[in-house]
Amino acid sequence: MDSDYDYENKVPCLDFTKGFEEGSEEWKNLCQQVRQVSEDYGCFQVLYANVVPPEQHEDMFTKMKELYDVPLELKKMNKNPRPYDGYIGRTPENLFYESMGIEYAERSDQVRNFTNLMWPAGGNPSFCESLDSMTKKMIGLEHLCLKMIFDSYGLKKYFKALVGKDKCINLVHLIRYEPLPTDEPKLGTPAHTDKGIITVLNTNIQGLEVFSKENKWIPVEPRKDTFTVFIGDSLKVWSNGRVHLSRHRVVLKEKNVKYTYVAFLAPTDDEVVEVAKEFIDEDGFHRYRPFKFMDFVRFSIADEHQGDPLQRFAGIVD
Ligand SMILES: O=C(O)CCC(=O)C(=O)O
Ligand SMILES: [Fe+2]
Repeated sequence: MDSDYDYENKVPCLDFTKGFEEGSEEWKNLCQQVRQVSEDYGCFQVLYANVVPPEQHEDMFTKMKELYDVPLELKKMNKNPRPYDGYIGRTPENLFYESMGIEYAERSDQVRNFTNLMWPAGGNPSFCESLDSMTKKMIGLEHLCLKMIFDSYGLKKYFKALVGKDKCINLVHLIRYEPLPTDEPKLGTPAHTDKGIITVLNTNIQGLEVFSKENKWIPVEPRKDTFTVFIGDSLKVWSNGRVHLSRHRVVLKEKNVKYTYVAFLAPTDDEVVEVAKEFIDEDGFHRYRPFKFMDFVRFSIADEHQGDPLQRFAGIVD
């Protein structure tokens, strides 16, 4: 990344394609860069074509089309009591958005169960294989970014403490946006921040925008050699506000179908999200009170449009 990066108009892009060993000079350098963009920006792109080549992204978008071609009755079988994580169909409030979700997505049997539900006559082995491979690579990238952030603060021990078994859940959403009927742009996903720890996604056409510190909406360029990474609210709490949260939204501008696949790493429902003691200064100042993750998610569902649900839910005023 250039040091004179044009922060005002572009989301920063980091290069992960050069081989680097954990602990090497290149690793340490990259850890500092990941920390810098996390603190300054809360959103960045990662060149990752050595792990996920453009053809694999291409294949995933093709597979998503196949998925959304299944009959509506089958899509509705993708049920989940967690808000957002089952099938969401188009509604009068949002005529353009549809999503399906898979939880515990790191498990191949979960991906297979989802595939068998959508294609009850024999499943769809090729879809299953594509989704399973992509999911594992996205989770791998989430873990890599987190390790780098923790390492940059000299707090590697938090990787296991935060991301350990039973503390976190991997969720995958497969989103489809309806093509625009006219030239008039439409909101596909309203402005929000991701509530979990970290998010990794890719999308096939333009529309994703992030809100900059200069109060401008900046487009995220859709690319088949990168992933886009967002820092989540839970990581902001952990760092006592050190990392930045990037509000983002989708504004549809094209008469083409937009597909997005997203991996979210989030605390489990009852996990307590709290500030790490290493980020608390001598005055003992916590910017946020501890809370159960799902209580915050439920609060923010009603409150998101106000702008900063985290501050209103858990913020402590000095
Ligand atoms: O569809 C996109 O490009 C972004 C989706 C998103 O931000 C989300 O699902 O949290
Ligand atoms: Fe998001």
